[in-house]
Amino acid sequence: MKSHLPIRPELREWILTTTRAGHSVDTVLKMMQDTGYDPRQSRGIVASVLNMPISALDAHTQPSPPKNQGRRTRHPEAPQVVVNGHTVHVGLSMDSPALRLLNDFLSAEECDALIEQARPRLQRARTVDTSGKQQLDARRTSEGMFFAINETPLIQRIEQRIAGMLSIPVDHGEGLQVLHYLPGQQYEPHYDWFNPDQAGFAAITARGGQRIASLVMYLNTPEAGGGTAFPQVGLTVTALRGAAVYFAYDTGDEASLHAGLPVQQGEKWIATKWLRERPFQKALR
Ligand SMILES: O=C(O)CCC(=O)C(=O)O
Ligand SMILES: [Fe+2]
Repeated sequence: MKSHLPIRPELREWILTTTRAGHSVDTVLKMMQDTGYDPRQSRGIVASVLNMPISALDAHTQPSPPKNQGRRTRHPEAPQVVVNGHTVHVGLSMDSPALRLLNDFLSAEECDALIEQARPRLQRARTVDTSGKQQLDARRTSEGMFFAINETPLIQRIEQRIAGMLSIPVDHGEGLQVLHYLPGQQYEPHYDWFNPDQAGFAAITARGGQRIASLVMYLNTPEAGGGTAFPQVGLTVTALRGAAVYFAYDTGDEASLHAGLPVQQGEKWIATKWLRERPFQKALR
């Protein structure tokens, strides 16, 4: 079906720039649907602007998930993703677990500013217990703090970058957490998703549903140690300032087991963003 509606020049320009920047047709269609375009109409428009038959477009389009299913992140595609003028390089892609190594996710200035904004507010890091309450945990010996969503212009910029890169609204994110590890401190192997068989699962997921993906951003480069290990697949990601590791687990993938390895020398600073399948934040818009 051809679109009979005139296509606004700004929309035409946006479709061309977005696809030239490396985003897939599927992503463009999803973004249009998110801003209110009817799926059939947007397919007609995109096919016309890119001068391709609608049938060719079908090959790029994944079926939309059933309505009651929560949202999933879009895995960044190599070689790079451009979000709000910032280029993120995809340095490694893995299928199981779904994982991407993202170089240049944060600039050196952004890393330093995040550390300075977090430093005065650090407290011993906590984990979530079975009733949904935060608790001290011997498995996690670092110090940490949470930023509120949108708390500062810097936090807002980073949250928008994450949302754009992963094609998920900002309100699906938990507040950005900053963690600080000293020599000997670590985060023992764990899953970021919540176990449905665990008592308290309903309480933990009452708001926002299950976690679906994590982004761990490295704010400095420890002198030795401190990488993020994925023991099921024998992978260790080096903690390098400005880089990030993204991994998705679609409400529970055992291959996503991971650990913050002990820092051997120097210190380690990270910022973590956990994403939920449903909106976790209230009154964001
Ligand atoms: O410290 C790390 O490298 C991993 C951190 C982590 O697993 C988390 O914050 O959930
Ligand atoms: Fe984790």
